[in-house]
Amino acid sequence: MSTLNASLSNEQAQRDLAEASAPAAAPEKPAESVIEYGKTVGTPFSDDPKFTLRDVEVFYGDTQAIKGISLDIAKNEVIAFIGPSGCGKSTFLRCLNRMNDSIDICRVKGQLQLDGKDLYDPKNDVVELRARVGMVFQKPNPFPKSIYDNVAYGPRIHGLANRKSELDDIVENSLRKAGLWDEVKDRLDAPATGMSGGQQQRLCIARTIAVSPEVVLMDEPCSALDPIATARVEELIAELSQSYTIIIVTHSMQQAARVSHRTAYFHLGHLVEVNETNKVFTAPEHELTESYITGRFG
Ligand SMILES: Nc1ncnc2c1ncn2[C@@H]1O[C@H](COP(=O)(O)OP(=O)(O)OP(=O)(O)O)[C@@H](O)[C@H]1O
Repeated sequence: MSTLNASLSNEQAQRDLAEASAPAAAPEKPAESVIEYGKTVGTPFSDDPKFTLRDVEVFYGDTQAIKGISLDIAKNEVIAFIGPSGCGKSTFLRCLNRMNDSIDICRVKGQLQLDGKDLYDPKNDVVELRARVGMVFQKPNPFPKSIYDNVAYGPRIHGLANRKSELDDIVENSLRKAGLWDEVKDRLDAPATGMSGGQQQRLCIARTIAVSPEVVLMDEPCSALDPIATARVEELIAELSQSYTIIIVTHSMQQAARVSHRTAYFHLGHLVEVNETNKVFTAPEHELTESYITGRFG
């Protein structure tokens, strides 16, 4: 396993270096001239959607960050959101568990459904929604508590365990699923902040899955991790995809190619293309996708 990790990391380090040093020439035409508002090429829809998203627009004050996006996200798929900085990936991701609600100037319009029900129904309990649609952030953010209490926190507030033994089982299972149990089983009472960055991120994943979510949103979950910890989290995404719908924002095209079934390419707030990941990286349909993946901008 460690040899595999090391070679994955090496390969990734070399690719990231090549990506970083690729020439960044401007695209030939202004991007807006080749984007049609509300139109996405490829396969944005699904017969078995978990999320049904139609004509979604997001505004920060008067500035429109998301421009008429329609997309289905299928049950148990891993979909990657890619695109240049500031194109709206995180904004769109945060619509899916209403994290944008906490930003005063942010307004979300359009139809957003989870299992056919309106996500933005004012009657919805947002705390309950965020247990169903969990989130892992860019920077590992464990609570200043013990390893055990970090994982037990969600199940406690959602009343998922009646007895200490039930809570112990949830904590152990979540840490096992996050691939962390063997590393921490003898120090569950130690502070989480004493773990390595990669362990902290896997702890945050364990904390998210401890409340049995249906969907896990990941916003650049590996950007603060070294290549070995990144490879470990990517292996974990592959394992978790058996049970959860996973939506991952990433700046690494190699990561999108390694972990996702479909890839969605965003540009200036538009969703330009969605296709099978392999197609996006070998035969993209839209000229902007092609420019981005060949390093002409981004
Ligand atoms: N809290 C906010 N208030 C005002 N504008 C915001 C806020 N968050 C994001 N924006 C703006 O919305 C647009 C989309 O930003 P967003 O962070 O969603 O893009 P992104 O594709 O995730 O970028 P990056 O890859 O750099 O993280 C940008 O123009 C950004 O400046």
